Amino acid sequence: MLKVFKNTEEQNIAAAEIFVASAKEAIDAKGSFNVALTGGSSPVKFHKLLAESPYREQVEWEKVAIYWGDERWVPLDDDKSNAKMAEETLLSHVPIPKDQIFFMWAPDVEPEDYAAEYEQLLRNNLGPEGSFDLIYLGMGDDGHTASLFPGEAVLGEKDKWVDAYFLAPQDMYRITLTAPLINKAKKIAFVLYGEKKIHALHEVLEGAYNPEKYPSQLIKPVNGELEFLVDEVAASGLSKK
Ligand SMILES: O=C(O)[C@H](O)[C@@H](O)[C@H](O)[C@H](O)COP(=O)(O)O
Repeated sequence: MLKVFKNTEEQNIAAAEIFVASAKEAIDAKGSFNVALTGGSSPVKFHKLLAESPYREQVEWEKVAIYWGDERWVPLDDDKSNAKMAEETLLSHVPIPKDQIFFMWAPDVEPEDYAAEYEQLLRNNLGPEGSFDLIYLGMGDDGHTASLFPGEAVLGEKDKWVDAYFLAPQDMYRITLTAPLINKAKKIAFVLYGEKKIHALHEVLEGAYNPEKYPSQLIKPVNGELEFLVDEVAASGLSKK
């Protein structure tokens, strides 16, 4: 479902409210909440909202488990790290037990090997159905999401839940949940705003189906809910709102 907000303040409140509502639903149902965060800059504001009143008090943080949709293969103290951004904007401000934060990077291991380790962790923690309670996603200006980039072999991955590969255009390794795993989630929330997203959002939602070029089109939950939380600027290229 597409939700268009007249400004990013309202959009980020909605993104924070999704976290609170999904956490309550999952914890009431099974005593735990498994959420995958996105990297990039778009989640910064709603992370900070979650770390403050009134949202902070509404989450049973001790029952929350944090994962990532993707990560740049850099140390946790590197400014490019999605984990570093999440630590600074949210995780260091809320009482999540440290052993319930599952970083998608580790020292002294090859990314491909760690992808297999992370997949096993997910199979242990999420169960055979592999269903996250909530996954946040951003959308690149080119229509990528997580580390599912245009033209990359990972777009065709049907079996693995986690994959890692060298992303030549960025001269770095990436590790990412695959589309089949993301699509098992109970709820998926894209969060994007601003004029740089106008073209990609139009192509992803209204263009021809071409996931090799616009990988965000691969995101179609099997049974769960898909929401696009966007501001009016990013939505300004859409014919239907
Ligand atoms: O590791 C990453 O870069 C992200 O996970 C990536 O998929 C991001 O969500 C998009 O590139 C959008 O980034 P912005 O939010 O900065 O536009």
